[in-house]
Amino acid sequence: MTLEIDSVELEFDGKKVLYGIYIKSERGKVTGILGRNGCGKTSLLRILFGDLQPKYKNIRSNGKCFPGPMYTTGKIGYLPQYPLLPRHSSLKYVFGLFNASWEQFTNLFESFGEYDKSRIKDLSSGEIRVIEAYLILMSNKEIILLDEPFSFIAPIFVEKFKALIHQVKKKSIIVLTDHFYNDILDVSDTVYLLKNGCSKQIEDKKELKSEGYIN
Ligand SMILES: Nc1ncnc2c1ncn2[C@@H]1O[C@H](COP(=O)(O)OP(=O)(O)OP(=O)(O)O)[C@@H](O)[C@H]1O
Repeated sequence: MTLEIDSVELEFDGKKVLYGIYIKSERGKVTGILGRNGCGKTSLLRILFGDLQPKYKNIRSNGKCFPGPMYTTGKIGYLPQYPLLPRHSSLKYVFGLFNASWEQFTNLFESFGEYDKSRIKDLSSGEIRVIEAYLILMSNKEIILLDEPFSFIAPIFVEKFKALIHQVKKKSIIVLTDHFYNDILDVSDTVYLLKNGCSKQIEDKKELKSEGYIN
């Protein structure tokens, strides 16, 4: 299964944000997106998800054009940057909502076992982020988009997520972005850098340097 996007034209208030984009993602390979603040990473994920409509875009799934919003298919999961879960709901309730196993989760993230009877509002923002990222990643969707899954998360949990991503990529297309570029390079099979409205496939850290993304 493949997912491709090109011919994107996105502008806000007359300012062109994205216009030279080609991204190809496929099952079995994680696609990482890097870029400076404001270069359009979130916008690109939202265009793929379908809740941001640019002037033009061409999205193809398995080579076939997909003009409508992808989220209407129910086959795509999206971890946004903003909080996703209702604060007053119990953890058990949200796990039920996502059809996820609380036992499986606490087997992997043992320290969460004490939150057996807690509500979302009882957790720290980082702990909530762990739960949100887990629920989207394990949602069994054909396509999974993750916007900054590693931010706000302790290194020990980041390593667990990287192992999970490695498993999930066997059955889902995964596209993710983060400012933790070492983690993105580590977990991704294909990396694109967004710069000046365009995407460029990146082979290694050296190229990130020559593109001025890192020092
Ligand atoms: N709803 C909006 N209205 C106006 N401008 C917007 C809107 N959403 C995004 N932008 C602008 O579009 C550009 C790209 O924003 P986007 O959030 O996609 O960047 P990003 O690469 O995800 O940034 P960051 O790494 O800081 O999260 C920015 O200049 C931003 O100010």
